[in-house]
Amino acid sequence: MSNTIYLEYNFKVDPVQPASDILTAELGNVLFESFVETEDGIQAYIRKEDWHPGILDDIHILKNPLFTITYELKEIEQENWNATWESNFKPILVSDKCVVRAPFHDKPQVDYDIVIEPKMSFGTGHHETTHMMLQFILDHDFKGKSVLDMGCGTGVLAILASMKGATQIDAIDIDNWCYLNALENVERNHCEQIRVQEGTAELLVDQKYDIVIANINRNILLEDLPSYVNCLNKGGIVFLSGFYEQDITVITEKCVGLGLKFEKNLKKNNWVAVKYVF
Ligand SMILES: C[S@@+](CC[C@H](N)C(=O)[O-])C[C@H]1O[C@@H](n2cnc3c(N)ncnc32)[C@H](O)[C@@H]1O
Repeated sequence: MSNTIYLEYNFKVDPVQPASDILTAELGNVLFESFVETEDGIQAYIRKEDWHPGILDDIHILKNPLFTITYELKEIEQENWNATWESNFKPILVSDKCVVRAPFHDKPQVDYDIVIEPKMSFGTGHHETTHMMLQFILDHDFKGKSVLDMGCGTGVLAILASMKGATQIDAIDIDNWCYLNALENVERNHCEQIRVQEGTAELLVDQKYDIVIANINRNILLEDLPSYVNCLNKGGIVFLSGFYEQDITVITEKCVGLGLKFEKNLKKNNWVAVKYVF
C-alpha cells in the first residue's frame, strides 16, 4: 500500500470547549478526514490532494471574536493511520450498558460490547453526537424493527441497533472510506442483519423503516429529511443529531412540517440529539 501525503493542522483553541467541537464539525464539512484531541485544541488532517489555499475561508469559527484560534501546519507522510488512532482511542462507556472499544482493548462486562476500528471514519462514541445517539438507542426497543442508519460512519449506531434486536438494517454513508470501514465493523461484530451501502438519500426508493437514525449535520438533514420521512412507517421513530442547540428550532420546524412530532431531546456541551415520532 503506498503512503498518503497529509497536511496536519495543529490548532490551538481558547477556550478549548465548545470551540474544538465546533471547529471539528466545520473542518469535517470541508474534507478534513481525521481529528485528534490535544490538551489545548485539536490536530486535524486533510489529504494533500483535497487541500487548496482557501480551504479555511469557510470555517466561520476562525472569524468568531469569542475564540482565539491559531494553528501550525506541516506535511506528513502517513503509512499506518491506525498507529495514531490506537495511541489515542480509549474505550467509551455509554449509560453503564454499552462499551465502544477497539479490538486491542480488554473485553468488558457490559450488555453491549461494540468493537470498532474507525481508521478515518467518524463514530467511536467519543463525539457527543454519537454518544447521545447511542444513549437514545439503548433506551429504545429495537426488537423486530427495521432501521435506516443514514450517515453511518463506522456503523456504530447500526451495530447497536442490531445488537438490540433490530431485524433488518440499512446503513448508508456517502463516503467510500466510511462504507468500507462500516462493512468491516459490521462483520467484526457479527451483525448479519446490516446491509451497508455507499450513497445518499437518493438510494431510498421503495424501502420502509420503523426507525430512522441520522447523525449528519444541520444542512444535510434539512435537505434530506423529506426523503427520510417518506420511507418511515406510520408510528415510526426518527432520531437525529449532528447539530447544535441553536439549530434545534429550525430542524424541529422542518420535522413538524413533514408530520413528525417532537418527543425528547438530549444535550451535551453545545450539541443536541432529538427524538421525533411519526
Ligand atoms: C457525524 S458522522 C456520524 C457517524 C456515525 N453515524 C456516528 O453517529 O458516529 C456523519 C456521517 O455522515 C456521512 N454523510 C455526510 N453527508 C451525507 C449524506 N448526504 N448522505 C449520507 N451520508 C452522509 C459522513 O461521511 C459521516 O460519516
